[in-house]
Amino acid sequence: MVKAIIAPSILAGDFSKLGAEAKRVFDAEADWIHLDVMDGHFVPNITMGPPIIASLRKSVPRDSNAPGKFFFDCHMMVSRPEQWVEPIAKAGGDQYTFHYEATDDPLKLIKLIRDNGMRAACAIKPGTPVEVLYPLAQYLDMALVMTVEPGFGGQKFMADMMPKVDALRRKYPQLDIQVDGGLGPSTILAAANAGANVIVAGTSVFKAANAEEMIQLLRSHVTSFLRDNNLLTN
Ligand SMILES: O=C(CO)[C@@H](O)[C@H](O)COP(=O)(O)O
Ligand SMILES: [Fe+2]
Repeated sequence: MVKAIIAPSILAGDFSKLGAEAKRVFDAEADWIHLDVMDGHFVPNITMGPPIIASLRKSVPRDSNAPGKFFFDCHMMVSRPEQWVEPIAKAGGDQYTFHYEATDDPLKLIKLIRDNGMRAACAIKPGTPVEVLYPLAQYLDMALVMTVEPGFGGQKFMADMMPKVDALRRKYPQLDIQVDGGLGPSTILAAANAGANVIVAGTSVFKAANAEEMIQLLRSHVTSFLRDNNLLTN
């Protein structure tokens, strides 16, 4: 099932009040919240880990009447991603995105993630060719094409990553395809028209004067592309 999913990255939020920031964007109709976990080793920055995610989950508890609401999309920019699967699941993660570059056995890792009750996703850095995802795609819930070098928010969108998104969309019409880094009003059209349906937006949503309008704008471009190409399911 492919639909537009807008996932604000809380990295651009106010870390002194993460719970309130998550609620603010969910109230503004964000579909997911994107949690950037960085270990200071795979990337040159340190952000948050399982204890913070567990606290955040207490602020926005799962709703048993509405499965999938308050979805935690965990982008794991870590070395040895295998070691964090169980802690992230226990902390309340709904999806675990590992980096292809960080593991020797992506298929085993996908199984571990699924066995821990989460959706499994694989990310590729800008220098990694899209072809590495082809043998994994049938086992993945989502592929993430990075549109910046991972490590920091607020960077410039790399439009030259769009051929990767386009290639994935042509081969896998039903796969969730995420783009992450530099997405906002001036770049959403390129991403949507290449076939991305899951949009991470940190700075553009959290720093917007009106987060709800920004989320709607991002969503409208994705939905138009999916509809025009008969890819939309609901
Ligand atoms: O994973 C990352 C950066 O490594 C991203 O999720 C960024 O945090 C997105 O922030 P913006 O570029 O949208 O401000
Ligand atoms: Fe991210």
